[in-house]
Amino acid sequence: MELVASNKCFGGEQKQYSHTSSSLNCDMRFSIFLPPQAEEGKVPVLYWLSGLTCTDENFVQKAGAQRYAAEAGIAIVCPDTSPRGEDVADDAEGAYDFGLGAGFYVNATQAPWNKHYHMYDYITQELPALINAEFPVDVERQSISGHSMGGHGALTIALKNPQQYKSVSAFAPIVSPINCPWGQKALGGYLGNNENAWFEYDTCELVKNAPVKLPMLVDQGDADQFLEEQLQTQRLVDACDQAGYSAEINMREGYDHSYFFIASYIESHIEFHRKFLFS
Ligand SMILES: N[C@@H](CCC(=O)N[C@@H](CS)C(=O)NCC(=O)O)C(=O)O
Repeated sequence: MELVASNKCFGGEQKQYSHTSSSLNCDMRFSIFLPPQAEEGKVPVLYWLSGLTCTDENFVQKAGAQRYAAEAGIAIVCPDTSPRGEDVADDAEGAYDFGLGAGFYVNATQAPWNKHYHMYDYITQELPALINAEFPVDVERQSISGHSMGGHGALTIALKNPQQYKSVSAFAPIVSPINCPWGQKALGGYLGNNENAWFEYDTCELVKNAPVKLPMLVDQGDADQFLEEQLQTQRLVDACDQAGYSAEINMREGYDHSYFFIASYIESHIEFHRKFLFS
């Protein structure tokens, strides 16, 4: 692991590292915010998964989360959104919604994607093992959040691994990739035509059979340009109603899909996770 950048921030440290990932078979970068409390002992940790086109840096630079994480005493880990490097396959037309910057947090089974695109294993196993070994974080106290494609990642990963997380939240998540163009392109490409495999990565399908109903918070802007075609939040409201899953799902008037929306509500998401990470 190599330190790329380090900046003091709200009494803590915002750091960026590179390392060689065995699950992704390439070099990766991630960012970590360590609150001031990490100097005294182990702190709980929030994983943040970003959306299409992002790297580990978008959230770090635009969400304004450090002030609240420093106050709460929570570390925040931001991974990249796909494997990276010259030999990593990308969308044939270089589209923003598939390939580089668009790993969708799945384990690809189809060539050529299955050589590097194992973001699910990276986020659920390899990265937490590295973080737990190298930083003063408490393995027993992890939560997960994300935006858009990363909201899909956070929700599916938490629903599939409820023992690993205390709580889950999302901003403007893709709630049912099997039912929207972004999701159908990604799942079809990474997993092939076997739609049973797609169900494993669909939040609305996973909610139906959730063995444990982890605390869940979702915020969605009603002026989000992707709401109707891609995000379809009402599907999650309906799936939760049918499953008796009491998630908090808020429609926020006038907010769009951008980091201005995330910055406006990040404090409430950190407060939500704080309750469960410190209970
Ligand atoms: N049409 C947009 C779609 C991508 C997009 O909106 N990405 C969101 C996540 S789904 C984002 O966070 N972008 C980076 C940023 O705003 O910093 C583009 O071409 O960049």
